[in-house]
Amino acid sequence: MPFNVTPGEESEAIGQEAVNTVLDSLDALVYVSDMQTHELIFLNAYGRQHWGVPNKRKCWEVLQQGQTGPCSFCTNNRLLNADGTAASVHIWEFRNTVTQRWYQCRDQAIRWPDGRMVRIEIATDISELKDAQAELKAAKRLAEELAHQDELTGLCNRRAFIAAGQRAIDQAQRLGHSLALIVFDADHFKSINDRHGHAAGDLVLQQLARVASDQVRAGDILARIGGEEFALLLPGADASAACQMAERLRQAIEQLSTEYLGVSIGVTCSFGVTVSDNGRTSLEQLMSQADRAAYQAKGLRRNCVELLSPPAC
Ligand SMILES: Nc1nc2c(ncn2[C@@H]2O[C@H](COP(=O)(O)OP(=O)(O)OP(=O)(O)O)[C@@H](O)[C@H]2O)c(=O)[nH]1
Repeated sequence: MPFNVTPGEESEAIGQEAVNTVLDSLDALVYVSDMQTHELIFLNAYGRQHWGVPNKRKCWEVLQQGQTGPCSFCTNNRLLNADGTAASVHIWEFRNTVTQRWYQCRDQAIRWPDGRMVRIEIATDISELKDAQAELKAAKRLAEELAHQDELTGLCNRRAFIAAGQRAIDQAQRLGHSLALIVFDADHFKSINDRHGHAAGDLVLQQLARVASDQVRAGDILARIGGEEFALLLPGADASAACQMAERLRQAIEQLSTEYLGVSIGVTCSFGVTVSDNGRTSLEQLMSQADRAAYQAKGLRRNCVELLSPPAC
């Protein structure tokens, strides 16, 4: 023991060293800054390793990038009560502008040994957790999309069509608007598969979906509701507008030629159209009536449009 150090002072020095050892061995940022001047008065080894030595600089100069003054997100005002006493701990998440990593920060106002109020922050790197959360969110979004999307064509699937159709019917009913449904079914599709193979059939269905998508307006609901069966719901359309749309689709599909292994494959569709003048017909009734109309079109000559009014309700 040096002559000029009393036993009390020696144990205090050892205590300080022990505290520093603990703080420097933490796998977390610990810093203390003056709440008035923002001077960074303590930074543990983790902090020095990632942000450098404070050298009497302010917290915003050391710990953030591009700051010319205190940070807009500084938490100091949350840490003190109106009477200047320490409020409760504030926990928040932040992506640091220097390391670009995410931290969970635990901020608290404490009284420093010299009497001034300081902020102590303990921040742990939660970047992996954030990445995992983002991946989970993306996977959930994809799963939700896939649950509503037809895998082959990217159109809405039957489930999504029914949900969207029900919403459209509710709205038409509320507003007393008309609403039309077109159901169309590829003609002699089995023979396309038989002649050219299932993969060629898949390609034809994809092209057919693309051509139909090109024709529809925003707000219309196009879906693949079965193997080679599609549906198009037209909110606000009357019988004449729906038949015109069906005819336009029929012609566009008739002109479609799918190239597969050097062979051009043509396809046509039979169209069934039905309309609810006031939105009071149920989706089920509309679908069954449009199916019936499409069936009639098949029975006639295929590659044509048939209109059937729904039963009066
Ligand atoms: N390639 C392919 N074929 C499919 C798919 N879904 C259904 N099909 C085929 O579509 C064909 C439908 O046959 P049918 O119901 O007899 O109807 P069609 O041959 O189109 O005859 P019509 O409807 O009477 O004009 C079947 O051969 C199914 O295997 C699919 O996702 N891909």
